[in-house]
Amino acid sequence: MADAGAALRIDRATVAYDGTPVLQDVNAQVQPGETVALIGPNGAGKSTLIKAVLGLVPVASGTITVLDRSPVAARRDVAYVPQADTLDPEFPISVAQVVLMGRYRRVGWLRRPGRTDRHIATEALDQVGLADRAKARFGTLSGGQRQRVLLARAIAQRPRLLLLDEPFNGVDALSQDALLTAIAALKQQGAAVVISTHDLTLAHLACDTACLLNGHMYGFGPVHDVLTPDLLRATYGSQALELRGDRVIVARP
Ligand SMILES: Nc1ncnc2c1ncn2[C@@H]1O[C@H](COP(=O)(O)OP(=O)(O)OP(=O)(O)O)[C@@H](O)[C@H]1O
Repeated sequence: MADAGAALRIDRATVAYDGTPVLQDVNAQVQPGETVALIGPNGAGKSTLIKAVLGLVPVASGTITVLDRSPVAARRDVAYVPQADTLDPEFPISVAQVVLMGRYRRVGWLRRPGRTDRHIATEALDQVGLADRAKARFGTLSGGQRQRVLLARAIAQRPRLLLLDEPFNGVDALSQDALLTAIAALKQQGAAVVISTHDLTLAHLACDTACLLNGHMYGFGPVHDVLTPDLLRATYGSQALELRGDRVIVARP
C-alpha cells in the first residue's frame, strides 16, 4: 500500500532513453528524514534515476511520486547537487552569487532576491563552513570547496528532498566532513536525502538505507542488510570487490 506523506515513492518504474530501457522495475520508498545511498557501478543508472526523480527524464512505465506530486510539480521542494566538475570554473560568479541562486526557485526568476534571501544564503554558506569565502570567485576554490558551495546553494533552497550526485568524488577530508555535517543537519530538519556514491564507507557513515542498482534493483533496505558481500557481488560482479574478512571495503566502479 502506497504511503501518503513519503518524500519519494517509486513504483515499478522503468526509465528508457530512445526506447532502450536503462533501469527496469525499480521500487523504493523514502520517508522524510531518511538518507539513502544509491550504489552501483559506472553506467548502472544512478544518475538516470536522479534525473527521473527531478522530472528531467520521463518514466516509460510505472510511476515516480515526489512529495505526493509528480516530479515536475514537486521541483520547487527538491534540490539537486550536481558533481562540482560539471560547472565551468571559469564562469565569473562569486561564491555568494552561486548560493543565492538557490533562492530563485523560491522567489521566482523575475523577482530580485531580498534581504531575507541573502540572509538565508549566508547561513547556508556558514553551514558548509565557507562563510569567509563569500566574495571569492567560485572558480578559484578547490574541488571540495566548490562541492560545498553547491550544497550550500541546495540548503538555501530549503528542500524537502535533496538529491546529490557523487558528492564525495575527489573531495578532501575537510570538505568531506563539512559535507557530512551539513547533510546530517538537513536530515535533522526532516529533509529526505538521496546520495549516489561509490564509497561504501561513506554510505555506512551517512545513510540509513541503501539502494543497489545496476540496470535493475538488487537490494533496497537498511545499509547493514543490503551492503553485504553477496548482494554487492551480484550488483558489481566479484572482480570489482575487495573484501577484508567478511566486509566489502571497496567496490570498484
Ligand atoms: N542521455 C542519454 N541518452 C542515451 N543513453 C544514456 C543517456 N544518459 C545515460 N545513458 C546511458 O544510460 C546508462 C546509465 O547511465 P547513468 O549515467 O545513469 O549511470 P551512472 O550509474 O550514473 O554511472 P556513473 O557512475 O558512471 O555516473 C548508461 O549505459 C549510459 O550510457
